Order: sequence, then structure tokens, then C-alpha cells
Amino acid sequence: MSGYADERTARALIVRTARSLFTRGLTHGSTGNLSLRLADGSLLLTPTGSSLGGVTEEELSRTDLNGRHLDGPAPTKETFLHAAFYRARPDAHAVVHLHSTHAAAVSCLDGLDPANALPPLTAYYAMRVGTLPLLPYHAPGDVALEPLAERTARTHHAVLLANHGPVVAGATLEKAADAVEELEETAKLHLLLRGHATRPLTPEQAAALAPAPS
Ligand SMILES: O=C(O)[C@@H](O)C(=O)COP(=O)(O)O
Ligand SMILES: [Zn+2]
Repeated sequence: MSGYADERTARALIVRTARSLFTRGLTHGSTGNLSLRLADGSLLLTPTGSSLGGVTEEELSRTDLNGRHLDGPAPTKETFLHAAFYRARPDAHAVVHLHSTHAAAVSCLDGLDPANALPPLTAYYAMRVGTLPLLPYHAPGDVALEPLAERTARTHHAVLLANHGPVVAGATLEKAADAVEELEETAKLHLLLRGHATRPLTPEQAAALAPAPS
């Protein structure tokens, strides 16, 4: 697949996925943003300031691969991050950013390993997410994060923004949403298990399940 060929279907998919994530409490208020890569190489993104629970097909924004606004309302302030993932990962056709509660909580913990913010507690997490680099705190929309985000996205499809939340790319929007939900559930497990002796998968067990490049 070289991108979503039918723009109407792509718009409907963004709206359906955004509503599903919002109504199930995976992001709140006007937090979070979603995008798809269209077959012509342009990006379709949720607009800035919108609620994922209420955004409509007509309200989506379009930019080029460098985040330059093409049409529709002003795109999410994280357009530069979405675009960085698409440039770094030619096989990625969707990007999801959420403020899911447990992943956001983990992103605020002191002493996280910047190379991997969450242990591989379960096989499903190892399959869907793998390793999770922590990108250092920047204010939302701060394009100073762009070069590091693009470099990191070349080798990882999921990152955690410090004191913020996850950003996950996938070959399809369904895959990106599935992975970010798994990340959220594993963050919840991680917090539930704090103070308990825990045995994550071994590095060998996790490596055997690592996601294929997307
Ligand atoms: O945390 C933020 O402010 C943004 O990362 C966000 O989640 C929502 O911003 P917009 O997509 O620009 O509404
Ligand atoms: Zn955010």
C-alpha cells in the first residue's frame, strides 16, 4: 500500500477511529490528534483545537509531507511530529497521538530509561509496541523536537513524549490505534505492578516477538 487511495474513505476512517478512541476514554477534552497518509503523498490530519469525540469529515486538514498546510482548517499543532514519522517510515500510513491516562502518567515518572520507557510485561505488548524511546520534554507544538523525533522514528514506530503522552505510527490506522491501545494497557499494568516483584519477558523472549517494520 502506498497510502490511502480513496480520500472519502480515509476521512470517514479518521472520524470513526477518533470517536472510538475518545468515547472509550483513551484521550479527553481536545487532546490527541490522528493522521493518515493519502496515496498522493499528502497528509490528512485532525485540526488543531478539536475534540476527537466531535471532529467531522469536513473539518480535517491536509498538509504536504513537510507539514505545509494545503487545505482545510489549521492542522494539529503536532503536524511536524506526524510528518516526521511519515518521512522516517515510508511504510507508515497512519499516526496517532493520545493523552491516554496511564501512558501519560508513566511519561511523568522520574528515572525512566530514555531508550525504553516501559518493560515488555506481556507478549502482546512486545508484538505490538516493542521498545518505547522517551523523547525529552518539549512544550506541545515545539518544532525543536522535530529532528530527534524523525531520527528516532527511523528505528521505532512508537515513542513516549515526556510529561505528555504516546505517538504511534502504523501501516494502517487500525494498526496504529491497536498499538497505542496496547501501550496504554501496558502502562496501566506497569503502574499496577509498582512495588511488586515483577518478571517481564526476557530480552530474548521480547526480541523474538518484536514488531516487523511498518
Ligand atoms: O498536548 C497538546 O497540546 C497537543 O499535543 C494535543 O494533544 C492537541 O493539540 P491539537 O491537535 O493542536 O489540538
Ligand atoms: Zn498532546
